[in-house]
Amino acid sequence: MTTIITNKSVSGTTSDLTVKETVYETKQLNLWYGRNHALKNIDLEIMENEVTAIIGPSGCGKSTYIKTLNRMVELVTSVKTSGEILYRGRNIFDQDYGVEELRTRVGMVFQKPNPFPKSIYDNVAYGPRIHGIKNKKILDEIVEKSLRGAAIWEEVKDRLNENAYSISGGQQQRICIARALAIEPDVILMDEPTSALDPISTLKVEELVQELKKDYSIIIVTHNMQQAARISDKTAFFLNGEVVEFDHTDNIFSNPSDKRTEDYISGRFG
Ligand SMILES: Nc1ncnc2c1ncn2[C@@H]1O[C@H](COP(=O)(O)OP(=O)(O)OP(=O)(O)O)[C@@H](O)[C@H]1O
Repeated sequence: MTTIITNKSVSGTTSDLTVKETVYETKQLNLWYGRNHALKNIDLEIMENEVTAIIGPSGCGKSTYIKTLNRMVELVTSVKTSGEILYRGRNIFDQDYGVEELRTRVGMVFQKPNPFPKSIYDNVAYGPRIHGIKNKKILDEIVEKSLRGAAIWEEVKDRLNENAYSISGGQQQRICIARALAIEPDVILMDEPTSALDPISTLKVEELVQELKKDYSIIIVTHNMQQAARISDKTAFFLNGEVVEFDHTDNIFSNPSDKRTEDYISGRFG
């Protein structure tokens, strides 16, 4: 589906026309870990160039949901799913859907920074090398572009050969974001990317997410409701494996339509 958004000027004439495509459409998705029914009839539509936040109390299925989007959840042997996830119109559960191809389009950043025990340069060049790029000049360009994209180039440009563990946690997380950008993804999944970071690093990553949505679609799991309110365009509130409410973030936080959403965002549980 395509949504056309027109930004009207004060006089009422259309000044800008943005066409947004649907990136992911989840239809009646169910997921079980053995007998634990962890996701129940999830319907969600995620648009490109938006930040979509997934919020909800511990154990409600947030991480499970975003790990279905790149089929990472299948690494757990007891997992069974039903329903559909269309990525750019194709069901990723189809037998002939190439999971490798999906993962080159959909990058992921985890809760704890997880750089490889390699140099900063080799971390970022890792994905492109796997995809067969050997030319040093091209790799240099990709590494610089990705580090700039992750707003960390200036901090590490003179330390590219140092081990990625020699920098701070907040810097490591931005290296992990650069590593995700280096494969030129379409979507970036972020599973509580700032929960292990100090406030200043958190702010940097939040600013970065705002910047990145110009070029990528971002789906971010967060426990931090202020963060969801600050940085996302749309928010999905999960509870006990269900989507209680999915709406523009402003509506979720100022005028939720479901009492359970209101109770959660006002801190009555969770
Ligand atoms: N690998 C797994 N094997 C079995 N059950 C799992 C596994 N991972 C998650 N679960 C279960 O699935 C449900 C949803 O868990 P999930 O981690 O998706 O929730 P969450 O909302 O991300 O929680 P949190 O905010 O605490 O990270 C929980 O009941 C959890 O125990």
